[in-house]
Formats: sequence, structure tokens, C-alpha cells
Amino acid sequence: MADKLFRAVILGPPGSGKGTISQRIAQCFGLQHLSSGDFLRENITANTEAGVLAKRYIEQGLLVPDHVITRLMLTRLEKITRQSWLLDGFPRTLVQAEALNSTCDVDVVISLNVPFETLKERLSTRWVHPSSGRMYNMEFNPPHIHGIDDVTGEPLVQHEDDKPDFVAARLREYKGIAKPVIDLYKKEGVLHSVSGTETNKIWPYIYSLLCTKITPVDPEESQHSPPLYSQ
Ligand SMILES: Nc1nc2c(ncn2[C@@H]2O[C@H](COP(=O)(O)OP(=O)(O)O)[C@@H](O)[C@H]2O)c(=O)[nH]1
Ligand SMILES: Nc1ncnc2c1ncn2[C@@H]1O[C@H](COP(=O)(O)OP(=O)(O)O)[C@@H](O)[C@H]1O
Repeated sequence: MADKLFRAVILGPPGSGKGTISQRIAQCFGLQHLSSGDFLRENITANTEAGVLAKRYIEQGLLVPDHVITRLMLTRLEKITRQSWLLDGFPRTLVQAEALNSTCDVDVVISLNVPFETLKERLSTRWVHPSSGRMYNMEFNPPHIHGIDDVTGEPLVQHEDDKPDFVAARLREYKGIAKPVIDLYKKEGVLHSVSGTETNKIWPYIYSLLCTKITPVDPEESQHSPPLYSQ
């Protein structure tokens, strides 16, 4: 079980906890966590051709075109063929999921279902450190000093599209686009849906599920005190 490369995807609407849960999975199971949002932000900061293009879409609250994000992500995956990984934020559309399928088999897909009201609340209290992508929530995982990134001491900002006016539209858009992706993975028999309003309650289920597929890096530690617990 431990020797086979393991490939996982986490799906869920914005604010459902993909990034938070991915960090826990990466830490507990030693998977490489690849976040499309972080990757796009790195490209934007580095002013790459893809980054310049992506910025125009992200600033308008739009999805980056399939061919741009697919090329970025698949190129990245080609460089880590000997590592187990977890994708967060990709694939987001059926076109992206089919492109991923054409390059590899995915072992497990975790789909997070979190009620709309909870998502709205979380996104409107989400703050981010722009250059690293580190996320904070003023109740769930607040920074040590209000408005300041714990690691760099730099100011935190709120994403334009996390502001209440944008949130409802983003969540509606997610539903329509994600359904065919979820259906595809369901048909392939790799989909595991998890519902709940709190990450710390969802986490033990995800941990147990993954333990049936891959050996944890440090089972004792992971089971009794999940990392990044902050409530
Ligand atoms: N109140 C609360 N906030 C949470 C919980 N889980 C995650 N968050 C916060 O909700 C926001 C969205 O989580 P994130 O992992 O960024 O979601 P993503 O958009 O799906 O990657 C962040 O500010 C998290 O810190 C939770 O169980 N309760
Ligand atoms: N797979 C993707 N396809 C298209 N656009 C993407 C993809 N991943 C990220 N993006 C773009 O980057 C933005 C930030 O992504 P992300 O950090 O995953 O935020 P969120 O989870 O809040 O949507 C998205 O709003 C979208 O514009």
C-alpha cells in the first residue's frame, strides 16, 4: 500500500475548506499539496506569461480559461511523476477533469459539501497574506496579531471576490460547473462526498478514509492531535 504512488483531488465550493483540509492531508500523509489558486498567484507575482493572463480574469472574478490552467497544472505534474500528490482547486471544469484523466488515473476524489450560509459567513471573514496565499479566518484560525501575517509580519488583505456582493454569484457559478466533474468521478467510482459545517468534524472522516488507501506519515500524532487545530 505504501509503495504505490497515490493521487488525490479535493473538490468543493470556494470557502468549503479545501485549502485547510489539504494542508492537514499533506502533513499527515506526506502528499505534495498542489493548489491551483496558489500556483496562479505565484505566476502572477513572477509576472510569467500565464500569470499576466490569469490576473486579468481573477481580477474580474472569472475563472481562468481552461487551456491556461490546464497547461500550467499538467506541466507541474509532469515534473513530479515520482511523488504522491493532492490537487486542490484543479480540476474545476469538465474540460479540466478530462484533460487530467488523459494523463493519469486519480485514486480518490473528496468532494466537500458545506451549506451555503456557512460558506458565505466564512468567505466574508477570510483574510489572506497575498504573496504566500496563507489563509486566516477571524474566528477559526485568527492570526496572532489582528490583520498581520504570522510568518512575515506583513499586512493581510481581503480578496475582492470574498466580499459579500461577489460571494453569492461565485457559489452559484460553482454549482453549475462542478456538477459534471462530480458526476464524472462518481461514474469512475472514486468519489467520496463529505458533508458538514465544521472542518474539525469533517476531518476525522477524511483521515479514516485516506488511511484505508495510504499509510499516514505519523499515525499516532495525526489521529490524536490533528495539525492546524485551532479551535
Ligand atoms: N469558522 C470556520 N472557518 C473555517 C473552517 N474551516 C475552514 N475555515 C476558514 O474558512 C475559510 C475558507 O477555507 P479555505 O480552506 O480557504 O477554503 P477553500 O476556498 O475551499 O480552499 C478560511 O478562512 C479558513 O480559515 C471551520 O470549520 N470553521
Ligand atoms: N482550476 C481553475 N480553473 C479556472 N480558474 C481557476 C482555477 N483554480 C483557480 N482559479 C482562479 O483563481 C482564483 C483563486 O482560486 P482559489 O485560491 O482556488 O480560490 P477559491 O477557492 O476561493 O475559489 C479563482 O477564483 C479563479 O479565478
